[in-house]
Amino acid sequence: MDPQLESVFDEVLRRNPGEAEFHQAVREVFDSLGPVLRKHPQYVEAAVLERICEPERQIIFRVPWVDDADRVRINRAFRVEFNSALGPYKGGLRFHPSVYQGIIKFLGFEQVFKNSLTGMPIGGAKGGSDFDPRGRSAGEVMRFCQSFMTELYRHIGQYTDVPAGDTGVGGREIGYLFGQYKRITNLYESGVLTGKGITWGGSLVRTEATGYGTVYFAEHMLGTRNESMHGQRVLVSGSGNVAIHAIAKAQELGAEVLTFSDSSAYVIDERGVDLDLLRQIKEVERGRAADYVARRPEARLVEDGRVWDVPATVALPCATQNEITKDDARRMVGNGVAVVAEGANMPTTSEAVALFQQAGVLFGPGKAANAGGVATSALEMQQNASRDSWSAEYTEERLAGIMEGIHDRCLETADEYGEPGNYVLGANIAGFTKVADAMIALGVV
Ligand SMILES: NC(=O)C1=CN([C@@H]2O[C@H](COP(=O)(O)OP(=O)(O)OC[C@H]3O[C@@H](n4cnc5c(N)ncnc54)[C@H](O)[C@@H]3O)[C@@H](O)[C@H]2O)C=CC1
Ligand SMILES: O=C(O)CCC(=O)C(=O)O
Repeated sequence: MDPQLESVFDEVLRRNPGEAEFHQAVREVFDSLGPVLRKHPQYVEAAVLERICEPERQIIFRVPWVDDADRVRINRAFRVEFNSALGPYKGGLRFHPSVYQGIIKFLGFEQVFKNSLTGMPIGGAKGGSDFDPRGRSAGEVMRFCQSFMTELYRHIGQYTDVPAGDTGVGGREIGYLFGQYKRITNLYESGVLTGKGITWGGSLVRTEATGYGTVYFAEHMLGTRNESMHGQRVLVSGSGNVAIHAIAKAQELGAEVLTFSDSSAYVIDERGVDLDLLRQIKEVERGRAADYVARRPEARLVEDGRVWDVPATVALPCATQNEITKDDARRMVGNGVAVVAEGANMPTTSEAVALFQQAGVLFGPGKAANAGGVATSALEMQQNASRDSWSAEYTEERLAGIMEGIHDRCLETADEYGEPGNYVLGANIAGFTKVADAMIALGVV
């Protein structure tokens, strides 16, 4: 790392102890920025690096709620409003027991650059809670969401901060959150949350957008080698919102999707994942991977292995952070993986990214490859602002155009900085410079 960046990074470590994921996300961006600082000394003079690593505002609050057995429960919740140079804070909410400040800060930091890459006027934020929705009744989830919003409402707004979903927060939870916001404020402020239902201010294609966008991005990556998704053997991890829609789009483009996973196991289905069955189990029954195999005996459940062991040509990690380790990456390269596009946020460890790049694997980082979700959230905000509702065809066309733009911007920037084909460098520099220029223009604020 460049010495100037190193000293700012040391300060990040000192000020944010114990937040390993946040450190990792900052290091990955800083590793790309050396040549930018040499070309643009104004970023150093204006202390942009120091400022960009320090969230503008961090909110931590208690969420008390009552479970079905009448027991009082307490969770901790966060909203990290990281950077608003380009627009109102924007980013999802994650409900998962692993959530703590370091996870939300890593996600918020990534979101700043991702949102910048989309070309839309949105700043970066993230929030969530250590609430575990697994095994909770719909009533419990609703009471939790209502209590969560009873504090969050005072910090958000269509011109301030616009949350959305992420792991553990889908359409059902956004509904409960929006209902409580509306009740407390007496405002039908559609633009305060995205990922809403279609009949109450949501956008067509938002649910599908992250997974679809990731596959569009992979298709463009393959295009640089005169290939396409058609006929590729594809590994997908996860079986949530992003994974399901990545599988759908990959299959639509003629790929063979061989796997999916959840935190209990992975499934290999050599005949191609049966998407209708998967959706029934995950979206309707909220079941586990084993339930799929029970109804599709030709598929195999693997409880003690890695989804990345399966020979394939394209990998779409869509579950969670750091799910591809260096050992996984080595096996994937050996097994023929030539393209990796991250549907999840930071699913690949830094060592694994380096290994892929050294091996000539095309590697699309999440802040570029999965930006279709938040980009379509920004399209939802546009529709809300104009009280309009667009067709699925038009919205998907916009999404496809945005993904192509992000892909091309990454490659052009990588070329400009002398590292052709390096999507990581291209995404980091293109995302950073736009935010940095806006921060300088806005003065020391
Ligand atoms: N929902 C969205 O629009 C966006 C989501 N993302 C990222 O995509 C990833 C997945 O998010 P969603 O699909 O929305 O969440 P989700 O809650 O719908 O699904 C998460 C999936 O990951 C699986 N999972 C979690 N931990 C796992 C583990 N240790 N091993 C295997 N599987 C595991 C869960 O079983 C579930 O299938 C996250 O990293 C999220 O930050 C990124 C951009 C936008
Ligand atoms: O749609 C949004 O605002 C948030 C999406 C998100 O959380 C992400 O891109 O990781």
